[in-house]
Amino acid sequence: MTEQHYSLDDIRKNVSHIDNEILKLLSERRLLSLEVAKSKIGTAKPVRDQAREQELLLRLIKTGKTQQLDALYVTQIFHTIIEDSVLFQQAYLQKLANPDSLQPVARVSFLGAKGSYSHLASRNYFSRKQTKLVEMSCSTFRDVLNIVETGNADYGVLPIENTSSGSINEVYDLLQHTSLSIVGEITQPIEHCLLTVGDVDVKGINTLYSHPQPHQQCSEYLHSMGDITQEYCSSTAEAMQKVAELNLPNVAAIGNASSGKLYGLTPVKGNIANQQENFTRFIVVARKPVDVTSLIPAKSTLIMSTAQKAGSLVECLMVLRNLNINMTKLESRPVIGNPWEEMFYLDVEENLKSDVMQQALEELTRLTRFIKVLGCYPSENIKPTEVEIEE
Ligand SMILES: C=C(O[C@@H]1C=C(C(=O)O)C=C[C@H]1O)C(=O)O
Repeated sequence: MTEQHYSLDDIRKNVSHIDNEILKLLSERRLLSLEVAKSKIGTAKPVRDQAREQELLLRLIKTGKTQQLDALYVTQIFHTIIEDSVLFQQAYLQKLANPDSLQPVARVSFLGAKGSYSHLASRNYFSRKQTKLVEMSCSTFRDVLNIVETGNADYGVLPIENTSSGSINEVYDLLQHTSLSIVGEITQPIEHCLLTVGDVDVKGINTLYSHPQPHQQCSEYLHSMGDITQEYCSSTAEAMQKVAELNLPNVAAIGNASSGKLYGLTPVKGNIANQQENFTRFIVVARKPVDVTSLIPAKSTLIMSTAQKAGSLVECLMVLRNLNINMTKLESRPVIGNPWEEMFYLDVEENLKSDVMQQALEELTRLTRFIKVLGCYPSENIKPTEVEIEE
């Protein structure tokens, strides 16, 4: 019997057909997850059900094995699918809980021009929110807030902490005085590269443009480059623009590879951050606070200043401990104009409306000189459900 040979074109047509079928099925699955969300409203069941995820993953790994698909591959694909399903349900339920909040068109302000990390985070945050974005670039964090405060934008997206360089103090300080509320958060992977005009030799680079944050996050690699001049810009996007304009082989920008493409730049060296896992958490602010449905995990952010006596902060933290409230972040910042006085910022994994949180606020109000809730928002950090993969 002669073996039938197909042309490359024919084979690719078949692959494309299968890819389209996969997309159709993914879209159908997404719609089913909406039905699941609706049924959960009736039964008041939380969106996330890790026992169900565990059972589903184990079954798929087993079935995949019978079709020569390895366990890690199946697990990775379904972690992504489940994450989308959970976030899609959360976005749907949040929209129901806050009918006036998300308009069909939302004006969002962020730092930097197209391609800045804040711009990427803004797009990611709104990607499941079924709203059209009007993107408004700003050149300072102060402007990002101002434009929302004055009603010229609906949302502002601001970086708050990075896994390599830590807290972004300027943003914390601005939050002390804003009238805006935190309504959301998103964690964005930050993949820094050296970007140049054309494929130049890294050894010839002696001038680097970027925002101070990436300079800090890549300090170890920059140190290994020897004698280089570091030039600061107001955003990574401005740095990329500048490098493209200069058009010189000895000059590079630090930025994201896909954003570099927007400016015609080539990535000549990737993975240059001090920590391989480099992420930035961004907050989303708006003029009106949002309600978080009890079906999804919520976070609340508070600021407070304690009495200046021994043990004041400990007393406050004991309130959280006694009510079993998990604190995910504690930051302190000086109060401008009051030397040696500190303002504390706390993130807790609790819904503002919950009984324990209301009790905590009552007790904290008694123990502090000043306390303010900056916002309560859905936690969008979906940790994948782990499964034991047998060999
Ligand atoms: C769709 C559901 O909601 C969530 C998403 C799941 C999924 O996408 O398979 C599974 C469990 C839940 O965490 C569900 O509960 O069935």
